[in-house]
This record gives sequence, C-alpha cells and structure tokens, in this order.
Amino acid sequence: MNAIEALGLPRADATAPAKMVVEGASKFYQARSGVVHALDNVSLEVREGEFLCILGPSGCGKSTLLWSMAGLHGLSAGRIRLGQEPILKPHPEIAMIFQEANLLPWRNLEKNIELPFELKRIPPDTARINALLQRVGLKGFETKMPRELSGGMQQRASIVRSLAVNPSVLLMDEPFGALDAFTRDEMNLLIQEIWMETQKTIIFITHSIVEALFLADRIVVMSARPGRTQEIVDVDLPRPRGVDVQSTPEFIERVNAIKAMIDHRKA
Ligand SMILES: Nc1ncnc2c1ncn2[C@@H]1O[C@H](COP(=O)(O)OP(=O)(O)OP(=O)(O)O)[C@@H](O)[C@H]1O
Repeated sequence: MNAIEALGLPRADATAPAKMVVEGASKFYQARSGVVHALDNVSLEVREGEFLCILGPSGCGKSTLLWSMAGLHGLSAGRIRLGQEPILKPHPEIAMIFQEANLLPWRNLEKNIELPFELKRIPPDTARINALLQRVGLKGFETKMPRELSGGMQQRASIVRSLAVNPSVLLMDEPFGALDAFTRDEMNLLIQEIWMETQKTIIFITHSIVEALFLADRIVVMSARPGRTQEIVDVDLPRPRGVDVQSTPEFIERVNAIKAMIDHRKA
C-alpha cells in the first residue's frame, strides 16, 4: 500500500449507493440582455467512488451544474444532496478544482496548499500534504512561487491543495482544458491513478469526448442550452487505462458513437 492508499477511502463498486444526487435542477440567470435559461430539469445520481464525466457543448450549463453541486450558487428549482444532506452552501466534504489553478501569486507553493487549513483555522496536515506532494511529483518545490511553476505543475499543486483536506467528493471544472496536449495526457493519467488509489467520488467536466472516455466510469452527455441530461453512457474499458487505449478500435468506436449522439441531437 502506498502513502496515498493509506490516506484514502476503500474502493467502491458499480452498485455503490448514491453519493450525490441532483433532482430536477433548473437555473435561470438574469442577464442584461434578458433571462438566460441555463439548466433545465437535470436529474442525476453520482455513485460513491465513481468517476463521472459531464460532457457537453459550450454554454450548455455544465459549470452552472457543477457550481451548484459545490454549493457556490443556488438553483432556480430543484435540489442537490450529498447523501441525505441538502447542499445549499460550500461543504467541507466537497472540493472544487477549476481550469485555472488559482494559486495566490504572492504565496509560495507550500503556503498556497496550507490556505484551506488557515481558512478553517486548523493546523495543516503536514503528513498528508507531504505524501500528496510526493505523489504528484512536487516534493522539493514547496518554496517555489507560482510564477516559477509550469501550468501542469500549478494544476498539480491545486490538486494537492484540494485533496489535503481529504474531501470525499472532488468537482473538477475542465481542469486540464488550458494545458497543452502532452501535459493534458500526463494529468489525465495522474488523476486516474489518484482516483484509483483514493477512490474519491469525482465529477469532471470536459468538452473532450476522448478525455471523457479515457477517464469516466459513466459519461453524462448534456444537450445544448438549456442544458438537459441527453444520454448517460457506461464506459466499460478496463483500468488502469493507458494513453495508447485511445488509438484502439474499441475506443475509436465509442468516440464515434458519442459524436453521432451529439450530431444526431443537433440535426
Ligand atoms: N452569472 C451569469 N449571468 C448570466 N448568464 C450566465 C451566468 N453564468 C452563466 N451564464 C450563462 O448560462 C449559460 C450556461 O453557462 P455555463 O458556464 O454553465 O455553461 P458551460 O457549459 O459550462 O460552458 P463552457 O463549456 O463554455 O464553460 C451560458 O449561456 C452562460 O452565458
């Protein structure tokens, strides 16, 4: 057992109970140009320990849904639960990772990672932080400032910052969308490994069919705005998945099936 396994939760299976539940989520924004209907009656259940990807065209309400699941803003209708607990504001069990690493530029890496502990007024869990830094390859970089780190390293640091407080749910909003293709592959492999070791429940937003198929147990395909749950696709590819799986006929067949689903929807 490695250091992260020792810190993590036991693995869950596909019949695991619902960890998070979205029931009839709708959202209207009041914009200057009028009312924007962003989400329309979205319902879904996320299983404990599942890697769920949410895939959909730009503007279909993916971030709106994820931000609501994080308790960062309210819905116009519907409910979100963590187990039986309604999510109406940020919850200590739920962490969020954004496309930008959002490190504070005036703090070094260590001080950035310790920030959530400072905000909670509790001492940092240095054993856990060190194990995580080691795991993502950032041990030895603690005193570096964010500007001294590459985009991939910054995003690794933001993963450490989120996991350091040991949430059970990780919400990821296009976390690797701003990275070059090579770094993105590396980060996809890393997040798959971390998920397999810790068995967190991960809900991951992406525009990329390939990224969703590579990472997910299930993919929620959303329709164009107002966002609705169009299809839920089971991904039965064996794990761990290597990048080379992406060029296999089975993978390409699944990419084409999802493309057809999306193209069919546009027609
Ligand atoms: N605060 C806001 N006020 C008004 N409209 C908003 C607000 N936030 C989002 N919207 C609109 O709601 C719709 C859904 O936005 P959202 O960011 O949730 O979509 P998305 O699928 O995550 O998009 P992308 O993939 O481009 O990030 C868009 O039309 C967006 O312009």
